Amino acid sequence: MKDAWSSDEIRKAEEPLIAAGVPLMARAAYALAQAVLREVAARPAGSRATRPAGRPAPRPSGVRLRGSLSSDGLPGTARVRPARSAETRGDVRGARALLLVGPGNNGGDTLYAGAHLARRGMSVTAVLVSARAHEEGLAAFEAAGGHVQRLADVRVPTVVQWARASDVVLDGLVGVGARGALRPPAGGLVRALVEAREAAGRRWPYTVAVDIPSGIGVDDGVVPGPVLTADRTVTFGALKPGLLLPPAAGFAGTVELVDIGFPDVSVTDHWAGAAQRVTLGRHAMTGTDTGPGRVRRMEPADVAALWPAPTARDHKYTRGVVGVIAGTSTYPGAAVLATSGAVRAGAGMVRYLGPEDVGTRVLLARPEVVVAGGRVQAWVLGPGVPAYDPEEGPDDDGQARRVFGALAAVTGVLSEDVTGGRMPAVIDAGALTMLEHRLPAWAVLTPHAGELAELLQGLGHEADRAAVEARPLHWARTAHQATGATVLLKGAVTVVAGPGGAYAQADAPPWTATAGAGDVLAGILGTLLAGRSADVVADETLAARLAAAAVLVHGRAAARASAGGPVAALEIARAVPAVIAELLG
Ligand SMILES: NC(=O)C1=CN([C@@H]2O[C@H](COP(=O)(O)OP(=O)(O)OC[C@H]3O[C@@H](n4cnc5c(N)ncnc54)[C@H](O)[C@@H]3O)[C@@H](O)[C@H]2O)[C@@H](O)CC1
Ligand SMILES: Nc1ncnc2c1ncn2[C@@H]1O[C@H](COP(=O)(O)OP(=O)(O)O)[C@@H](O)[C@H]1O
Ligand SMILES: [K+]
Repeated sequence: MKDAWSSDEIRKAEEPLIAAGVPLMARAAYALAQAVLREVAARPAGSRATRPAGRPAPRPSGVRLRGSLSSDGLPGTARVRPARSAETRGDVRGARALLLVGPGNNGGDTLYAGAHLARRGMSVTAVLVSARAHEEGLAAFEAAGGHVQRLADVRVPTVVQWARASDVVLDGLVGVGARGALRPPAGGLVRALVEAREAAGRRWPYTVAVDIPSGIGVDDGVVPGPVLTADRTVTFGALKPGLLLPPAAGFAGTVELVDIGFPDVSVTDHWAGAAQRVTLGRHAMTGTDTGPGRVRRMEPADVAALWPAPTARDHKYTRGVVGVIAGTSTYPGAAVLATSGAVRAGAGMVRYLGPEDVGTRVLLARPEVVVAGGRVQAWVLGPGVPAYDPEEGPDDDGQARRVFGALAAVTGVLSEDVTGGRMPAVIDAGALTMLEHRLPAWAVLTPHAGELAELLQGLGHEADRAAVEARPLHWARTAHQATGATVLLKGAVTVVAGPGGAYAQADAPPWTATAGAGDVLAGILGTLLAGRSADVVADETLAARLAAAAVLVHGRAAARASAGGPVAALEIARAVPAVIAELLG
């Protein structure tokens, strides 16, 4: 599990360590410098923006150079914690780094890191955007031979030019102390750099964000103004929610977590996308003790621990029966896709309820499906069912009536009549327009941004699709609080909000954005809810975890089916068994 801490939690974790004299900033700066050195050393010398050996570095005009190369000014670097903290080897002499330095400790990290780079022979220029800068950091930087410029003394286009001529740019404008969009002059500088980066394409220098890409919402992942996209973010102590959440996560590049000694974080490792694992300490597998602002990301091992794998004592009914009410004669495909997702995810049995002709098509695709009513342990409601308009009434082969009946069972209103007990449900597409009662957490709403906007508008909120996409976590949480249900908001990064906290899953390739992919997800989640039906009703936090698990499996199945190319929704369902086998193996 990747576990992102809110900025308040970060501060609380730092306080006792700072009081005890633990050199947090020195550790952070050392690890940051190592990340930069690794990257620069790995580049062929010919590709660097270096001058020919032996020639002095051309310096921006007005640069002051003070101190001697031998001075240190960094206490405690020998005790740096990251496991891979051995000095990075390789010749980096003459390579150029440009530091964008803000007024706070984020700028301090950057200046100390710049001192390391300068001592290794790099030509390092720091642009101070504010009249204030971290004093000791600045002194150490200058003592190591770094060049200092104040933004007030130069023109923004000049700084952009320096950036273009650099091998590495370090974004140390703001960290967890950031509030809102970057203000001038930092905002103007970053806007100009963003434009230059877009124009430069691949010729832009390697960009490293210090702790976070400056300008993102640390705790909520919003992007309220200009942000320089990083190739790598080196983050300290713990992940921050903005590094996992959309849309900010898209600016972070590869995220590297550095252990600077927070007591809760027992082991850290470097990770890149979904390729490598991070193990965080006692919060790793607990599931329910998320702090108020925590955001987490499931990993394969977490999903394996949740998956209702059958034992020798099981039979089809103990494994969970999924009831699917999906599709109409006009939109039969969703019924095939949702039932296929459920079957492929390993349901004990899948029942289909709907018009006869659609049932026939379902059977042609999946002869395992039972096209008849009966007991179920979880519902999948709404894929391919049109939105319900109370003024016009249903026009849908009776599917709306069936959905209303099943929803009553989910909320417990008609439980004995309809199915014999409260039960979890996936509520998707058309069923999202049929909600009349407050829902339990074991009801999982699965809207995309447009559908969530409509739901929110129905609840009296002014939110259109663009607003939801700009603040996915906020609106998913709002919908959870307003309806009581667990909310799974689909997208490139899918956000889940429920009583146990929030999850942000980024498992699927962009090819997954194809019609019907969401229907398959609904089926997979239905199987998970059915397999753990009693647990989900007993533990109000479980539905969110199962929802995140379904998203991971769906995303990995999409990646497997895609293999880098286009993917059809039914192929995602087809790839699910192999993904589950791999997770459980
Ligand atoms: N406290 C510590 O001992 C440690 C702090 N660390 C670093 O320190 C950072 C936090 O430092 P600070 O609390 O000093 O805060 P930051 O350096 O993140 O930012 C605060 C400064 O930025 C300005 N600012 C805030 N929002 C702004 C905006 N939208 N536009 C322009 N300027 C804005 C504030 O006025 C303030 O001067 C972390 O992100 C991390 O990089 C690390 O060195 C680890 C140890
Ligand atoms: N850019 C993207 N990258 C990865 N996955 C995406 C992207 N956009 C959408 N998805 C995923 O594709 C699926 C689309 O579902 P949905 O919008 O409900 O389509 P449908 O209703 O046609 O099935 C969801 O699982 C969503 O998370
Ligand atoms: K930063």
